[in-house]
Amino acid sequence: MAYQVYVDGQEGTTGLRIHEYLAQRSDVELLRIDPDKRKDPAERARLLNAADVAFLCLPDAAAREAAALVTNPNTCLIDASTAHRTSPDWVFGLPELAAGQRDKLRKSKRIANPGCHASAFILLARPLVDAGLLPAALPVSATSITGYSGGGKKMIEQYQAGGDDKLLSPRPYGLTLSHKHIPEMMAHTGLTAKPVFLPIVGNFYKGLAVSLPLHFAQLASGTDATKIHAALQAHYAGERFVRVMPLQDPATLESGFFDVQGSNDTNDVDLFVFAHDTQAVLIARLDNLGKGASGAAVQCMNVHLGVDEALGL
Ligand SMILES: NC(=O)C1=CN([C@@H]2O[C@H](COP(=O)(O)OP(=O)(O)OC[C@H]3O[C@@H](n4cnc5c(N)ncnc54)[C@H](OP(=O)(O)O)[C@@H]3O)[C@@H](O)[C@H]2O)C=CC1
Ligand SMILES: CC(=O)N[C@@H](CCC(=O)OP(=O)(O)O)C(=O)O
Repeated sequence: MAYQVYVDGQEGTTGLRIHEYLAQRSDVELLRIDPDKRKDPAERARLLNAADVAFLCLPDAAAREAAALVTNPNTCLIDASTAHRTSPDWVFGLPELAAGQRDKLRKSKRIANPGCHASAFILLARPLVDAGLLPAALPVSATSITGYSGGGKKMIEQYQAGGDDKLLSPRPYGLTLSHKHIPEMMAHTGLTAKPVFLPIVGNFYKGLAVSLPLHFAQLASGTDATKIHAALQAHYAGERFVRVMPLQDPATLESGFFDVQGSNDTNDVDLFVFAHDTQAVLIARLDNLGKGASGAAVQCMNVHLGVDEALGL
């Protein structure tokens, strides 16, 4: 029998993309809400409780409300929002995080998927903390360049309406230095000092790259680019969706420039190490609607159900 799957927030950017991934699958039957009732709590509760797997593609408050509507112990919730990412009752939806994460995802009925910026940052930093190269107490800084679809329907409409010259150039934001992904970046890397995190949204639909600059003098004694690269390779050996690119491979640069959109339309995260003398810049690149959101959610469903992790991706 096919798995019953419901997407709460089916008309949103992340929800629509999950529907696209699942539409072709014969092992999944999609439960759809009547569009007129898509914000009706009683109808949402009926479908959430009828589902084997329900994706929450909603603003944080609505995701919390949806979680409270579930009484069926068999319903597995996979939440794309920020609501539950550091909650001890939810498992973080990043299978590649550490050994044992897939086992936790298989056993849990509550999965909180990472934010798009956070996925990229955590996948760079966690292996270095685990390997003892990046001291957990080091205050690091990171920037992220992202396409505007990361801002959901409202931001997409704003950019696609045209006519506003201010949207033509890249726009740094999060300048209160308290972006909502910082708690999960710390919780799932083990970093104890709050990072300075600067996201920048650009006039392109999708694609995201987080840069993490490092001075070797601030890292464990003897750390260099080769050791950093080797630690990433060891951590992600055998992973299908995390690719560690050759150490400062010039083929990844076009005339000296990095292509932020180069992982689009995949569920991949590509990790790069560029180094010179005593410094390095690490970059993680992904499709914010793929591994940054909807692809990651489908991957977690696959892990939870025990089917091929790459099914439909
Ligand atoms: N876009 C991205 O790259 C990523 C997004 N996320 C997160 O995923 C979640 C969804 O994001 P995204 O798809 O981009 O957002 P969108 O704004 O595109 O979609 C959200 C959808 O939820 C609907 N909605 C709002 N309130 C309710 C409610 N009470 N009941 C039912 N439906 C409701 C909205 O309805 P209406 O159409 O009427 O507005 C909308 O269709 C968010 O928490 C976001 O932060 C996570 C990772 C990346
Ligand atoms: C361009 C843009 O606004 N991007 C969003 C992140 C999108 C994302 O990862 O979603 P969550 O809200 O689920 O964390 C932001 O920086 O807030």
